[in-house]
Amino acid sequence: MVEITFSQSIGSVLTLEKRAQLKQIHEDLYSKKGKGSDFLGWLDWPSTLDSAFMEKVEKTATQIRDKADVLVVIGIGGSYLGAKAVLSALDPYFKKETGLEVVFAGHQVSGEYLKQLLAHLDGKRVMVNVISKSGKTTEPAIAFRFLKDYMEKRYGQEAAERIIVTTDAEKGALLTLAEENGYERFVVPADVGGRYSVFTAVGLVPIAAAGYSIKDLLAGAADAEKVYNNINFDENVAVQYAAVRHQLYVEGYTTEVMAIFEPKLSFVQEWWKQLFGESEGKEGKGIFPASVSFTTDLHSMGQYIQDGKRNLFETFLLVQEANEDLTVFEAENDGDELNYLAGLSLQEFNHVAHKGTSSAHLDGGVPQLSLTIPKIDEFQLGHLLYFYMLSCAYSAYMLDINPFDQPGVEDYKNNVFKLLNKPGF
Ligand SMILES: O=P(O)(O)OC[C@H]1O[C@](O)(CO)[C@@H](O)[C@@H]1O
Repeated sequence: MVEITFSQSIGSVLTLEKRAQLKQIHEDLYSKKGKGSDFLGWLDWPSTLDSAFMEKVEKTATQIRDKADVLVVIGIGGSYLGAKAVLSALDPYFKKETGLEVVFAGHQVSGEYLKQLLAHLDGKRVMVNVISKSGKTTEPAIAFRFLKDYMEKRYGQEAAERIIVTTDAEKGALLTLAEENGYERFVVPADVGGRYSVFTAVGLVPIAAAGYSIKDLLAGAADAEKVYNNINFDENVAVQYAAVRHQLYVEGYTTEVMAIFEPKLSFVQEWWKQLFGESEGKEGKGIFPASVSFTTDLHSMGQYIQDGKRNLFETFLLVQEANEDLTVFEAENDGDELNYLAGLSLQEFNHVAHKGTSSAHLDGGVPQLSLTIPKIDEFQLGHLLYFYMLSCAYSAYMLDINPFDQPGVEDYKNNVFKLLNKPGF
């Protein structure tokens, strides 16, 4: 469950007019009549998943763990960030001694990274999951060219049994490669866009392979699906989040800074930035999604947030209970002058830091929201990610924007293709 607070009152945002608009959006969304509604496959996905699909994912995950020390997950954008966000949130900070290592490739084009990654694979048993809905995105395609070559040289014919492809059911160069080579395949549903695909095989295969409970993740998402399909907006936190940020946008607050106090959530921030940035940033409209990690960034970006241009609002993503914690102990010699903190846990310190930061930034003219989740586990993450996806759809519809396309990203691609003399450009 996500709890929300707003520096003003939520009631003041949910005016009669706003409620009428939100009701219309609710109807359009659930009857699939709004803009881009052929991309609403994610909306009831968690509650309608069939058990055969789950069994296939679990079986593949077990095979990966049996056959590999390292899984290389190739993808970019929505074909990368969902799994990365969940794994970063659940993984321990420091490398596990045993168990599958999941590494990512194709999310940038660094020769140095790829070369070092290939070197890192030597001596370890490797499997590859290449993910691309379109099957033709350049960055993952380049990475896969190198990884495919590496796997074939190293494993010969067996390479085909160590490569798993997640792509569209009907089209794309990756599908052709998969068919030609007999790779195991998972489908990215045609009606689910990349940034809404974390609960499909795109996210589930790497997350399950890493040993996390995709059942719990999906149970969290299904819980959110049920809880937020609610026309009573006084109870519906996902709609409230969309309504508040829209209100702030109308008032001129055009940048949302998502602030965390738990660094494990930094890739949830990256996932959220793609979700909201690609969904809303169109037709000269949209809130710019930015992120900071506190208290680290209080010693850098904190200055700007406190005192810079007043077009930003801040959304804290807070975790009530830490999975592990330490308590400051009393030192015999109070040389560091910290004995006044004795008995305080570091999580409690962060809660206090949040309060202090929040009131300082409020004084500095930064409106504030906070979203609190009880703890970080598969269930809560599933719930949170679905919460954001639904909220994002409401938010984009409030701007009268199609949340599910991304026409703007083609421009840079076309320019690069022209510069590289790609045939047809
Ligand atoms: O899964 P694909 O087709 O490789 O796309 C990856 C990402 O690239 C984008 O299309 C942007 O270029 C995103 O919307 C998408 O998540």
